[in-house]
Amino acid sequence: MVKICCIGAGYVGGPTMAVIAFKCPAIEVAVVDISVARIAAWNSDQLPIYEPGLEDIVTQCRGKNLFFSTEVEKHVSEADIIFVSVNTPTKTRGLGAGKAADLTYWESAARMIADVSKNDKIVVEKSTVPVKTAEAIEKILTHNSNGIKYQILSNPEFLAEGTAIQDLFNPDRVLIGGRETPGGQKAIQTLKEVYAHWVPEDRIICTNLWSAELSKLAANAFLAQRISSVNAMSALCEATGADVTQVSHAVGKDMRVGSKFLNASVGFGGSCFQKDILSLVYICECNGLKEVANYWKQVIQVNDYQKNRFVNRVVSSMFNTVSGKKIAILGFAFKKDTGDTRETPAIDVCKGLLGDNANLSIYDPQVTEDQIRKDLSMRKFDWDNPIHLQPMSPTVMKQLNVVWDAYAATKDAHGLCLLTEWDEFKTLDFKKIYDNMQKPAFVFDGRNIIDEQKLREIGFIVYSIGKPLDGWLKDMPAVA
Ligand SMILES: NC(=O)c1ccc[n+]([C@@H]2O[C@H](COP(=O)([O-])OP(=O)(O)OC[C@H]3O[C@@H](n4cnc5c(N)ncnc54)[C@H](O)[C@@H]3O)[C@@H](O)[C@H]2O)c1
Ligand SMILES: O=c1ccn([C@@H]2O[C@H](COP(=O)(O)OP(=O)(O)O[C@H]3O[C@H](CO)[C@@H](O)[C@H](O)[C@H]3O)[C@@H](O)[C@H]2O)c(=O)[nH]1
Repeated sequence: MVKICCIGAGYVGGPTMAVIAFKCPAIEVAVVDISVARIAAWNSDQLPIYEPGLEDIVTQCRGKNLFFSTEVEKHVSEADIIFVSVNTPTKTRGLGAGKAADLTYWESAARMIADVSKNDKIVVEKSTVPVKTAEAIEKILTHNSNGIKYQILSNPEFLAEGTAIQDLFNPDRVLIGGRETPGGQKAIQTLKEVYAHWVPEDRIICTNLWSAELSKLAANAFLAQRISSVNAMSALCEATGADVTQVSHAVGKDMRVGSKFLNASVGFGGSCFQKDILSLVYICECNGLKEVANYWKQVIQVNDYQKNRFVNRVVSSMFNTVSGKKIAILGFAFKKDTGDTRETPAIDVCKGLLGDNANLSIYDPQVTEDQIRKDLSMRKFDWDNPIHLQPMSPTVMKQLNVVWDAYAATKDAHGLCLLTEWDEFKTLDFKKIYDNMQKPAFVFDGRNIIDEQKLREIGFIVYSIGKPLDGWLKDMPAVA
């Protein structure tokens, strides 16, 4: 029986390995992690991450050919194929701080593999890493090898959260990069056979190592660039009376552009886009490609601009101050169908409003109060370290109230910000909400999910990203 071990039981390691176990009953899969709490959760009825369809697969395979364990060394030493899916955060100090990927966790995993291995191994980079990382990993492994042979493969993951299981079941492509040597090609073939259990052969792309590593960073940069492009247009729409939804529909109808990923928003979030573009920028700079680095940097700058612009709209519409006013925040996760809050735009918006002394009442169907408090007190980039290294959540933050219902959040509020596109927000009883709010009552839709005309008829003053401005907002100081 082929044995697979995955180091890192996070958003990638957990779902990816669950799907491999589900699709390949003859393969034994062990997912290991240094976080005792995370492994305990994977072994319980309350999985550590919320992902539609995941629980079903895990319960079908767990204890049969899928195991979650903290016995990292044991499972690594027994495995034929080792996936490494640990955090690769942005460096917070030293050379490249604020941009470069921090490979501390990757390096410690590689050293541990070298220490405990007793037979030849295929080591697969599942984490997103800078191009050329495989070379460094190879050096660590071979310098400590005791005669054991390692083949390093790059097999980046393209799943998106909220649709992870769907994406893993039916991927646009699986990418495998390896050395162009007989040993490298054989390793590629071995991994290809795993995926071939359910992925059609023409969707499995095999490349050299560096192309695979770079393709992951490039794919995220291209996707994020589309969002920043449409968000940049949203500001111009507000200034001119154009409607960003109509513009992106018209642009996306061109088959060469395509309609996906053109939804204007309060800004993109998530653990990957910003981190991976910063890493790409750093790699370009290290290679002396200043113009290329500056091009990609703009994608992040426009995203920051979009989040700031949203906060400014809220404050300026409400008579230039939100001090002491209750503002309801509906949605805190970085997108719907996930409880993940890493780099969510809600953090920037909430911090901006708290900075102007607002009282926030927050509701998200999947995010806990503890997580929200932690997020609003954490330093930039601290979130992307293993959980046990993250700061505890502070018990007091007086301006903050986390509730378990949209109606409670909006009761007596002066304004309401929609920050995640949860389906349940589309069917709220806005008449009831309006009746229970202070007047004038404001809605700021950061996801363009509400029918602004209907809300205006109820009596709300409405701001929707990139849509023609309400008469009220037009008279307020220009902020865009
Ligand atoms: N989240 C996504 O949607 C996504 C998608 C594609 C790629 N990626 C990439 O995959 C990697 C992992 O991302 P994630 O979201 O799963 O992160 P995560 O924080 O959810 O999971 C990483 C896990 O690795 C564990 N870990 C760290 N060092 C370890 C060690 N030495 N031994 C054992 N366990 C260790 C941590 O405790 C943590 O549980 C990152 O490089 C990320 O960029 C993420
Ligand atoms: O038209 C759009 C599409 C997305 N978003 C926002 O962009 C962010 C990222 O969304 P999405 O890409 O769907 O989720 P992620 O889970 O971050 O997935 C991205 O990042 C992963 C990690 O690298 C990759 O594997 C995926 O392919 C890539 O889509 C979220 O805040 C979305 O709300 C928009 O604002 N407008």
